[in-house]
Amino acid sequence: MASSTWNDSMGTCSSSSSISDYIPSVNAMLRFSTFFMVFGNIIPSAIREAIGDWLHGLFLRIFFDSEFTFNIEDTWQHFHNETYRAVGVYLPTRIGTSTASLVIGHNDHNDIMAPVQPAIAVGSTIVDHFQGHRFEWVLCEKNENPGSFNNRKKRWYKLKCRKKNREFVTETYIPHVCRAADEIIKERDGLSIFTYNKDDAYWDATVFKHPSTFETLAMDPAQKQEIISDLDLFVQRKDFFRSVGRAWKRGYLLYGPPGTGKSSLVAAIANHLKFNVYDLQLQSVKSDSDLRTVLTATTNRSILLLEDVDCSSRSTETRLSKEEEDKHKDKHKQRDEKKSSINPGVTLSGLLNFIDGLWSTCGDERIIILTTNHKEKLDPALLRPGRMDVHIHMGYCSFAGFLLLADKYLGVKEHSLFKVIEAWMQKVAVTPAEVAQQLMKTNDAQVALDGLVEFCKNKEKEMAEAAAAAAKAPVVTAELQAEEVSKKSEATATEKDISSQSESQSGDSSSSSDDDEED
Ligand SMILES: Nc1ncnc2c1ncn2[C@@H]1O[C@H](COP(=O)(O)OP(=O)(O)OP(=O)(O)O)[C@@H](O)[C@H]1O
Repeated sequence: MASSTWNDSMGTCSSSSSISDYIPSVNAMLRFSTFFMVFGNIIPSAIREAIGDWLHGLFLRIFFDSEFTFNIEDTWQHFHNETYRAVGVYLPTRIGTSTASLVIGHNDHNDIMAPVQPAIAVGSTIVDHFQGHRFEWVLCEKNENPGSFNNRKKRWYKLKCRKKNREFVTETYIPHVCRAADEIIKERDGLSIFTYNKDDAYWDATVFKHPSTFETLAMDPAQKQEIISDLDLFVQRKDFFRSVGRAWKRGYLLYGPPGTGKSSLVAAIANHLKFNVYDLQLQSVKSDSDLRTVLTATTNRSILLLEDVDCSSRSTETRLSKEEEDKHKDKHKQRDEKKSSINPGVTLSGLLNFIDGLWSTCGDERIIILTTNHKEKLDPALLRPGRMDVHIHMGYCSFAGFLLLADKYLGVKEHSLFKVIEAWMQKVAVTPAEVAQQLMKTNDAQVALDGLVEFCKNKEKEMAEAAAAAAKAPVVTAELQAEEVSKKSEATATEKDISSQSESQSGDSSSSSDDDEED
């Protein structure tokens, strides 16, 4: 006797049934197959395919215990699962008649009319045929800790195949899925910028469409060319990095006053290399171990950007005043141990360990960029050779920079006021952002350039007033003098720590774009 019970009209049943139990169903199937063969030619192919899939599943369920299920979860050993990501990229290209629902949308915040993209809906089935085999995928979801505060939803793809195809899946089909996903990602013309969402512990992506390129960037032409060559060399040297046993990564430190184009340079680098950008606010990371998880979840061919690193560093605060030193007395031990805090949760050593340790061993073609307005406030540990390979100083606007901006903003290559402006550029410190702001006020070149001259005059006045105010500085008390002396001795100790700033990609010592420090 059969111990199974029929559950529904599809004929699903528990496994311990004898074949005689299914004879009526088999007869029905044969009758249906005959009907199918006779009317096959007049049934649209989409319906035929759907019926074929259904019959195939039914047949397997009835006669063989032959199904095998692979689960591809969104995390793998506490990190984001790259196979899961590959499946998510690949499957939307395999949507067929067996798929009953789809998710669509886009995250191009610059263009509401951008074409929608398909994604897999939770619970919907996608059937893929590859080299004569049939694979059935379903995206599943469940609450990891129902009822708790942290109710992160766990997702995974369920892949069903014939049991005998298990090896084929791991050795041929999944590599095919990953290869196809890789191709799709490379061919996508758009870049993404990711920001870390600490509530969901996930990188949120949005379309990256920053107009800044090396052509629009006002900076010293030689310095610009040096950076472009460095980047181009970096991406070509996969084999070189492997042969010398170094991680295929490059670190850049951009420093200079606000408005000199540090963020614009990051965008220009991303556009030049076609690398995605991971923009990390260190404040949003809770601890060193969190930092490791967050950073290892970034993908290859990407830029990790940490902006204004000096503002995140508590070691900066501790140098500010004696009072603040006292306030942080209890943290001295930590400082001595080179654990100066980047934020309440992340320590400097946590960041450095990642840059030198884990960072070196995970991922390929990675660029890490730190930006700061105050290089002198950075912990010397961040500046040591081998940490940031290239230090790039972003300075005030040069006349060459102005010429580029005038051309881009006003379309003028020559003008009677250029000589006057050249003189002003040498006299006053104006940032490219300030020049750009003046030039974009109007389309009329004469009015815009007049405005810039006026701006420079005012700036000179401001500078003179500031100098006069500084000259009237209050009398320095003995206490303040002592504090100044102690600060200076600390600064001297710091300078000793900084030897050569740059390191060529070959490992030889060579000059970087560094070191005419002014800010
Ligand atoms: N070197 C430059 N070339 C062209 N445009 C520039 C340059 N520097 C600044 N700008 C203009 O000024 C704006 C602000 O510059 P940006 O944000 O890149 O400066 P920043 O150095 O990163 O400033 P902050 O330190 O305040 O973040 C840019 O959007 C751009 O329009």
